[in-house]
Amino acid sequence: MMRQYLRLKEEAGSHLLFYRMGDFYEMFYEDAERAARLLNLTLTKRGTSNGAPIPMAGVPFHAMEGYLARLVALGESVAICEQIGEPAASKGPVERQIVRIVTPGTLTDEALLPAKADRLIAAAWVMSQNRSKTAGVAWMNLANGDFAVTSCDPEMLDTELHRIAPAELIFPEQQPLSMDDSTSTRRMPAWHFELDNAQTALQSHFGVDSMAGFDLADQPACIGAAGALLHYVSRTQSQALSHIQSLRVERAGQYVVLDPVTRKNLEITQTLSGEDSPTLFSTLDHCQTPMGSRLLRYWLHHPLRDNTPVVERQGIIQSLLSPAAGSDQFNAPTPLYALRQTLRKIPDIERIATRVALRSVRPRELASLRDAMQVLPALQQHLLSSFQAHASLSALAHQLGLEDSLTTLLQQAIAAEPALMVRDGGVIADGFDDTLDELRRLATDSGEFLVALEARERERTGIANLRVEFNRVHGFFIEVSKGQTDKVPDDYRRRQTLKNVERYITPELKSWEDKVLSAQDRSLAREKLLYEQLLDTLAPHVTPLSACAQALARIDALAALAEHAMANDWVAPQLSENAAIVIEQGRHPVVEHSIERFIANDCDLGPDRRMLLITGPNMGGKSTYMRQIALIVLLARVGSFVPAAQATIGQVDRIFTRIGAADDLAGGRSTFMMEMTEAAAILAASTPQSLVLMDEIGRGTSTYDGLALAWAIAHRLLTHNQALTLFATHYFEITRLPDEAAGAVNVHLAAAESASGIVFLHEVQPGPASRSYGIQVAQRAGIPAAVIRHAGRELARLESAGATQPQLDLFSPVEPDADLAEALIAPPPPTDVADPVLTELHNTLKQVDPDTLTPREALDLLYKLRAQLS
Ligand SMILES: Nc1ncnc2c1ncn2[C@@H]1O[C@H](COP(=O)(O)OP(=O)(O)OP(=O)(O)O)[C@@H](O)[C@H]1O
Repeated sequence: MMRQYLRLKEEAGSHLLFYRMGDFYEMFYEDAERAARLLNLTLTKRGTSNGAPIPMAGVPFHAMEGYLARLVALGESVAICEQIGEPAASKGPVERQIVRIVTPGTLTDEALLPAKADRLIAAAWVMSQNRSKTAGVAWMNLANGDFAVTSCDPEMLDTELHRIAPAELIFPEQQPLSMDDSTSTRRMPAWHFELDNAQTALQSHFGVDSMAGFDLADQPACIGAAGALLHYVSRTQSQALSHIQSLRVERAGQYVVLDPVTRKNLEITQTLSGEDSPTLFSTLDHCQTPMGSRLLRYWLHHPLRDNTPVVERQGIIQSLLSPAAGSDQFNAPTPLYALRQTLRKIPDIERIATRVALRSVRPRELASLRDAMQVLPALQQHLLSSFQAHASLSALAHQLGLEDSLTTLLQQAIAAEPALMVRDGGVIADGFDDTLDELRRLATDSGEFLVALEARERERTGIANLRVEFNRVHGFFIEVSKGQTDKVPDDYRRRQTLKNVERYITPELKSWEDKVLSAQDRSLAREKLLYEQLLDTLAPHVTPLSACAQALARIDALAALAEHAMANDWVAPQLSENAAIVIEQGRHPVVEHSIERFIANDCDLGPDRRMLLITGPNMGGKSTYMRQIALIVLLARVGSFVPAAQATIGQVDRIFTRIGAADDLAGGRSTFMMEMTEAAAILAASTPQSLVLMDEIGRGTSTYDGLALAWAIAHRLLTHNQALTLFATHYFEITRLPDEAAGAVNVHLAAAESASGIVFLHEVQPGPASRSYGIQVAQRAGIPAAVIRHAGRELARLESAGATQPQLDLFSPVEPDADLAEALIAPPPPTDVADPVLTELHNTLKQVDPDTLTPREALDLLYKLRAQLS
């Protein structure tokens, strides 16, 4: 057996091998040790190898899915090896085979997949050609059959991989590549990626002689990545990947580019602290089906550059919000409400279709598909008649039409409430197959026979309370109470002895039992066969089912956006071809829900107003304002309505953000280094069509260095890159930029001081802020009063020493002057030491640290000073 195990383990390579033995999947050697550690299993031993015991750990087969889910979540892959041969028929170990490999990126089981997110697998290959390098990326969503490729500059590979966000990434040995921990990586021999091999793999899968029809002629890097990916994924599945029917080519420039930092900063699907909510996605996800949620998540990460598809989505949302003329608008439910209620009844048809293709669909999934198909015609009718007509909405409605024969087949074939697994029986409906019906009757209709047998045996033996019974463990038996056993005839064979009764079997009962049990076995086998045949019949329906699922996902995602727009007073933005962002009364789509009174603000960026220099107190709302503009732009490019009274959003090629500061300790970069790396990327790549968010650049270093850098970066963005820029800063000096370069405008977040402290108005007003309020904000944050007083005195000293305006370092001339620097470190002005009384007072005071005095000590000191004067 161990020889067989080692052969299979070699085949499994670095994947953990689940080796089926009876009711367990066992692991041996390092696999056992690794799995025991990861899954907290007991490590036992079985036999020895070279005198040393062989470590073993196992999981029960019925609990396999739970363990698999845990391993996959930890980035592990598992090769599952089943017994293929009949144990009774085989000499030596039963024949076994690896039937599939479960890896983080190739999941299709319902239990292992997250409902509202896709699990993709990708392959990346950087190819050198004619002295230049191109990166090819291919990715596949095995759960819905999507297979796509794109190519990019190797410098953009990281950004592209973050956009695609695969759960698993394969790449050639020797190619350097780093991904964050959420992606499990696997290296493959480089020859898998080589053009000839890759092309052969693709051509044989798609059954074509050349790749000409795939628009990939000029993209060898894409072919390499796609071929290697297909090869890898095919190996993991026991079935042909028949649902992977095409290869989509994504061309650069289709989407608004969001680099990894920006995706993070905008909290699209994950908060900065790594939570799932509150994010843009969690706020908007009113989808009723998992398919809709997944599509919405995808859309939010893929804002579109071309206006046409964006306008189309907007149009459908508008139509969903506009009941058809003649429909009753005053009585609830609205057509949108009714639509969403119906969508709620639809299961995950997208994944069911895939599992039909992979022949792993469960009976209950087919039952839920059958039930959904009865709802679809009414849903289609509702879409066509209850909303204002829109060509694209009608097209989606028509995509929902499935053949009646499919509905009829499922209705006739699948039991009303089928068992979980085919092996349990009770899956195929009565009346679907005569043979099965007959076997079932034989297996279950033993009632009459048993009643007759009982009567006969009572008569024959004279035992009045003799009973014929059945239980799952012992099968059929005749039960006689202990006091009557002397009347039992010779042909009774004892089956079981209990405290008060004996149980027997007779030849007649035994042959009945054999017949019934064999009927049960045969009926189960028949069901299995019928189920397999049903899967064959369903195979041609996979493509229309997938198309129907795609339409449902779109309808659901757009209905969710419509619902959110209606409930929160969002409007359809105008889309223009120019680079411009004009927003009236804009709000932050997520923060507006967490604040009772969110203050709306305008934004006007365009060819003549390329940069807003945003000043204002800490906590004034600068970051919120900048993020809300970026999110409104993103929503507009996704096709959603936006949180504003009115908005015009033009062409945007990229959104960049340089917000906040976090050390990249793992990457070995300090806060300041991170800040500058991000700024360098922005200066290198932003264009007049880019939206750039810069929050407090330069604050990670000394005041003058920071100020100088911030000034130069802002100047460069304005005059060279000409990007549409939101530049928040605490360096008030930078508010002079509009005097030097056209296109920059000052705005500030207003605050007012009241008797009880600072009041944030959160209102964006023209012009620069007049002061910083840092100490007031610190006071509100709970800094001890003594420290605040101390800071106040320091501030007054600095101001009087260095400048006529407040916050001298910020309002000082651009050229940092020596006096100012001296003032920052100068000691207090000397006192008049000629007067001995004053000298004594001076000395006493010098020793005092007011911040450490209690009120009582301070009072005592005051008396002492008075006394010294008199
Ligand atoms: N428009 C608004 N209406 C109401 N409350 C707001 C608004 N904008 C921001 N806030 C509130 O003010 C808080 C601070 O906002 P934000 O972090 O944007 O300030 P900031 O000026 O960037 O501060 P800092 O300079 O310290 O980073 C937010 O947590 C939010 O609660």
